[in-house]
Amino acid sequence: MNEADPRFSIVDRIRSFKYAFNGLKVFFLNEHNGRIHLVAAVFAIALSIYLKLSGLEWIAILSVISAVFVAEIFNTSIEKLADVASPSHHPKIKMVKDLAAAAVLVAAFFALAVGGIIFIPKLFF
Ligand SMILES: Nc1ncnc2c1ncn2[C@@H]1O[C@H](COP(=O)(O)OP(=O)(O)OP(=O)(O)O)[C@@H](O)[C@H]1O
Repeated sequence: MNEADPRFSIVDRIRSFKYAFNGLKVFFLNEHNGRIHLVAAVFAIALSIYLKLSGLEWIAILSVISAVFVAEIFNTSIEKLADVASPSHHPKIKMVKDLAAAAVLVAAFFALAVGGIIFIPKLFF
């Protein structure tokens, strides 16, 4: 698309969606971490349905699931970019990749915490 073109184009918008859905396809089909997160998300949603969560509990669970997916998709994207920018070992690339991985770790940690707070009392007490 021409960046200077101010006209709204429904065709361009649809094309953007197509690229974004292709990104999701790549993430879930090619990336092991994508599949692991998908399985975990399906499990958490199934458990939430089974335990009949309240509206606010659903919002908390869906928010942390989405945070993990977003972090992992950005992490994967940054890894691919870094591999092209610097195929050989580089200390800055190590820092960039480790930071991106840290984002996933933080999101996953808080997802586990929120899941624990919501599910453990309903399952065991
Ligand atoms: N080009 C590089 N230069 C410096 N360090 C690198 C480089 N590539 C990878 N590393 C180091 O190795 C770690 C793992 O990198 P890699 O790209 O294999 O990610 P990964 O987490 O193993 O990938 P995946 O998420 O696909 O399992 C990085 O976090 C970084 O510390």
